[in-house]
Amino acid sequence: MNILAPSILSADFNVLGEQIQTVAKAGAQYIHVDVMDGIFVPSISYGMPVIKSVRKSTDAVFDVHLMITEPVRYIRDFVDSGADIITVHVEACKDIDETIRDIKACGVKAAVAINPETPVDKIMPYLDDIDMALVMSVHPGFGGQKFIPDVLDKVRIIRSYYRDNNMDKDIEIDGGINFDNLPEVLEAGANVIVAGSSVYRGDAAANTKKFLELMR
Ligand SMILES: O=C(CO)[C@@H](O)[C@H](O)COP(=O)(O)O
Repeated sequence: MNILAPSILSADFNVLGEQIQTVAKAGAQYIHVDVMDGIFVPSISYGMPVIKSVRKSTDAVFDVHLMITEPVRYIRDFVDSGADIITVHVEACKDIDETIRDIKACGVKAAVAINPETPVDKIMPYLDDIDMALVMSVHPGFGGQKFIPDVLDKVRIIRSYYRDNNMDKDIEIDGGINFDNLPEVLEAGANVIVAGSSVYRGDAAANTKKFLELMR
């Protein structure tokens, strides 16, 4: 199943709850929440109190993407704030196995992300254990960047691995996705589409519906 995950990083924070409701009512299944610590990535975004507050605005799945160093320190806090899926970066964890175990022990889905410059081999050992692989298609840290098409090879390799092993798992792609590059992204095998600026720039409800239409 194809899933749209609008990234709130590009939303209007002054009316964040309403912005989330707009895309959820238009059919977005996930709400993508980018947490940045200013260390793993150059920028700082928002954390637990904001997530806890906007959690009340919708029943949609909260897909929390932790761009933070050693996220294992905060798994329980993000689950208590309302995360349904927690993604950690392969580049940010000393012990990925332990981090995945901790996420699952909290009763939520576990995902692992890789940055554009990280070789796909770094995520392969964890594919069996995780619920979703996230392939970054921009350098993490900011919304509105240009899509890096080379990362589609990683999506193809991961999708082949899942197909060859009869695993119907999710592959999420994040960064620079728009109406023009969406077809090649789906064709490569990604099925969870994160889109920030392409959703929230202009009419968020109409953009959400257009994405979902193209993803059918
Ligand atoms: O994690 C990130 C950026 O670090 C992304 O989730 C972006 O927020 C997606 O926004 P667009 O590239 O679609 O504007």
